[in-house]
Amino acid sequence: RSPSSPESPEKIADSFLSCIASAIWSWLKPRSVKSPPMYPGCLPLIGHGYMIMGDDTQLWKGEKQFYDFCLQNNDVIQFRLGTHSVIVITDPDDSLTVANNCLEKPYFYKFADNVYGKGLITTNVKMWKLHRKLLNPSFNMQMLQPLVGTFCKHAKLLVPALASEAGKGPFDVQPYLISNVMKTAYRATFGTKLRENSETLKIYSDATEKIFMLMQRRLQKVWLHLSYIYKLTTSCGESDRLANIMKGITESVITKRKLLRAATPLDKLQTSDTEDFVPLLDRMLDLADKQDAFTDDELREHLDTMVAAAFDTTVTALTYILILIGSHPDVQEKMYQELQTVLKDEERDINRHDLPKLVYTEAVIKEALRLYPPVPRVARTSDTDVKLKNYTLPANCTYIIPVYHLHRHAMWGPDKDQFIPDRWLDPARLPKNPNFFAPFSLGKRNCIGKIYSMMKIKTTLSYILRHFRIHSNIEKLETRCDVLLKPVAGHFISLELRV
Ligand code: HEM
Repeated sequence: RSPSSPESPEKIADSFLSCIASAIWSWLKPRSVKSPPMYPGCLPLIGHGYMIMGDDTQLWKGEKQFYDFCLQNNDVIQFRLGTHSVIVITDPDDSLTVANNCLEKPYFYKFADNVYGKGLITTNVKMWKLHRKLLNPSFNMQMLQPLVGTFCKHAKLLVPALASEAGKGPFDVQPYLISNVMKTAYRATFGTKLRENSETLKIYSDATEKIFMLMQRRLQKVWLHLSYIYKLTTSCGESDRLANIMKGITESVITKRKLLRAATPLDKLQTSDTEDFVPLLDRMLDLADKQDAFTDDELREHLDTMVAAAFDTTVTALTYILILIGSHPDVQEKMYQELQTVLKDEERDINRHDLPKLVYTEAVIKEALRLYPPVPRVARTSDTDVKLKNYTLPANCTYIIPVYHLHRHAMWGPDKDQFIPDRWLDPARLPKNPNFFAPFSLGKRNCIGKIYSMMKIKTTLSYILRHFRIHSNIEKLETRCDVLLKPVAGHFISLELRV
C-alpha cells in the first residue's frame, strides 16, 4: 500500500469508534485532585479544537487565548485538543524542567515525517541523542566563522536587488530575503552554488513552503490528526508528491557530492569549491565514512531539516527586525553609527572579528526576537510522570511552552510590549530568570543553529543598513501563525538610499 492509499472502511470505523470511546472516557474520568486549571469551554470529542479552527490568523488568535489564560492563572493551565490533554506552561523554571525532561516531540511534529522524519527536529529521542552529539561540533563558533565570507558575498548581492526598490514606496521585502537566506542555507548545507541551479532552488523552496502549509492545515483540523482519515484526503497525496520532489533533489545533490569527493582530493575540494568553509554535507559524509554514523535516508532528512529550519526562521526574524528598526529611526541611527565605528568608516567587507563588536546591533536583534519570536511556541511530550513546582502531571500529556508569552510575561516590567533594545545592555532591566527568553527554545534540545543565525542576521543587516534608511510602521503590523509567527499585513517597508 502506498502511504496515501485509503485504509479499509472497517479500520476507519474501528478507529472512529475507539476515538469516541476515548473521548467519552476522557470527558467522564475523575480528575486528579490537583491538576492545572482547565481553559473554559471544553466539549466532548473535540475538546477546545473548535477554538482554533479557521484560517491561520484564527489559529493564532485561538491559541493566544489559551496562553493569555495561562499568564493569568499562575503560569500552568490545560486545554484539550480532541481528546488529548495539552498542558501550557509560562513559568520559566517549569518550562526548563519540561524542556530538559521531556525530550520527545508530540505526535503532530510527525505530520511532515515524509520529508523530515529522521531529521533532528522530529526524530525520536534515542536517535536524537546519538545524532545531536555528532552534529554539535559542526555548529560551534569556530566551525561557523568561515561562513561569514559567504554571508557577506550574498549580502552584497542583496544590496543592488533592494536598490531597485529604493525611493519607490512600500514593498514586501520577504521575497528578497527568502532568495538570499535560502541560497546561503543551501550553500552552507550542501556546498552547492545555487546561482547555476536556481530553477532547482525555486522548486525546492516552493516545495518546502507548501509542505509547511499542508502541515499547518492538518494541525488546525483535529479530525485530520487521525492518519486513517488524513490518508483519504488530497492534501496527503499532495504532501507525498512534494516530499518525493524534495527527496529527488537532495538525493541527487548527495550522489553528485559523493562522486566529486571520490574524484577530488579533499584539500582541493574545499579550497576550489566552497571558499574556506566545509559544508555540512561533507562533515556528515566524513562521519558516515569513518564512523558509519548515518544511513543515506538519515543523511538526506537531516540535511533537508537543516535547510528548512534555517531558512524560514531567519527570513521571518530579519523581516521583523527591519519593520521594527524602520519604525524606530533613533535605534536605526544608533546601529548605523555603531557599524561605522566598528568599520572605522572604511568601505570594506565585514569580517568575523567585527561581528562580536556589534553589541548594540545584537541588543536590537534580541529585542526583536523577544517581541516577535519566529517560533512562538514549542511542544514536547513525555511517557512518564512529570514533576513541576506545583503539579505532578501524568504520562502522555503534550506540553506547550508559548515562547511568545514567556517573552511578554509581567516579569519583563511595565514596558514589556515596547521595543527597547537598551534593556539588553542593562542587566537590571532584564528578568532575573534567563529562561524568560527562549527564541531558540530551552534546554538540551534547543536550536542547533542559533550561532549560525545570529551571524547571518548581523552580517545581512549590516549591509542593508550601510546602504539604506528603512521606513515602516509597526503599528500596522498584523501577524498570523502556522508553524512560525509570520507577518500578514502592515509589514511592507520603504527604502531610501544613503548618500
Ligand atoms: C532566527 C532563526 C532561528 C530561530 C528563531 C530558531 C528557533 C528554533 C527553535 C525554537 C527550535 C526548537 C523547535 C522545537 O523544539 O519545536 C529550533 C530547533 C532547531 N533549529 Fe533553529 N532557529 C533558527 C535558525 C536555525 C538555523 C539557522 C538552523 C540551521 C543552520 C537551525 C536548525 C535547527 C535544528 C536542526 C533544530 C532541532 C534541534 C534539535 O532538536 O536538536 N535553526 N530552532
